[in-house]
Amino acid sequence: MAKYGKASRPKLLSHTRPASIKKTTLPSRATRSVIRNHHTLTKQLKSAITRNDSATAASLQAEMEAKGGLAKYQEASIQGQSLQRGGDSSRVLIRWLAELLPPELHAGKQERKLRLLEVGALRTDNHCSRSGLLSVTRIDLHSQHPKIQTQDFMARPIPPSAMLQIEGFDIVSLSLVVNFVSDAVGRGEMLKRVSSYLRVPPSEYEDVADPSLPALFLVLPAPCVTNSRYLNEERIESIMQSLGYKRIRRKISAKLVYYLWGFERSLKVETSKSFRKKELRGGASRNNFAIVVT
Ligand SMILES: C[S@@+](CC[C@H](N)C(=O)[O-])C[C@H]1O[C@@H](n2cnc3c(N)ncnc32)[C@H](O)[C@@H]1O
Repeated sequence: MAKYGKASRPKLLSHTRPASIKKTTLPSRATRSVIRNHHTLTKQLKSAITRNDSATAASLQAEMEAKGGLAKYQEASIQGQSLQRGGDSSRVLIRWLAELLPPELHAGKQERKLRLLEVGALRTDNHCSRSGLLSVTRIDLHSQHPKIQTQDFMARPIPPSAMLQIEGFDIVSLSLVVNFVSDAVGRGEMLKRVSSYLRVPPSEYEDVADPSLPALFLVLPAPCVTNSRYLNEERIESIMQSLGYKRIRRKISAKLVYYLWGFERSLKVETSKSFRKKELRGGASRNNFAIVVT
């Protein structure tokens, strides 16, 4: 049974980064405000586009640009990853891999490194990049580094299944990316897409095969699960199960919830079950974060 930690009091979605900080370029309250503002404007923009309200869409776009757009948002997110603010989330992934993998793999004696696709990569010096265990492919909607490819994960070519033994990733990381997607259906689509890139066993090192791989490393702001009207632990577990995943690890901090979901093709429900937006908890203090799978 997973430990649910001490985050018993509902937290606002905006309060999602470790707070302790001494001296950085922007105070953590300011970085949170940039992140929160960007999410709100993205959501409003999406809604204006959906209802064909081009005047509002143009004005929202102008407002976003004036506020520094995605680049400013990413800068704030990078600062949120600083050591003083708790470090980057891939530290948790590396710790889990050290616990889970057979010694042959994490002692660096493996034939090849494990392949990680980091979606929403902001840095090339984070924990997963520094680990000798992983070979990291990094993508982001807006790259700020030559080693990060500018690419929309939702438009990344899907390798033919015959190639997944060679080209498949052992791990896909979606750290604070699913909550970046402004609509619930889009979030479901993103989760559905992940398994198209995951390695198909048997692998090159099947002699030291690990049952926890291939896997999805998923990080969300904790309130998305602890204080949402439409999502709770049971719901996310059901969604992930229907997509073929079982939970290997879970950790919750005051701000973030981390998961490692192991993927088993045989568990995937072929005609994937749908999960609509359904109120699971009432109360005025809830947020509206939802994941819809159609
Ligand atoms: C809050 S940042 C998260 C950064 C980092 N992974 C972390 O854990 O702090 C979200 C990033 O996800 C990227 N992103 C969102 N949707 C994406 C997509 N469909 N494809 C690639 N990157 C995406 C955004 O461009 C943004 O830089």
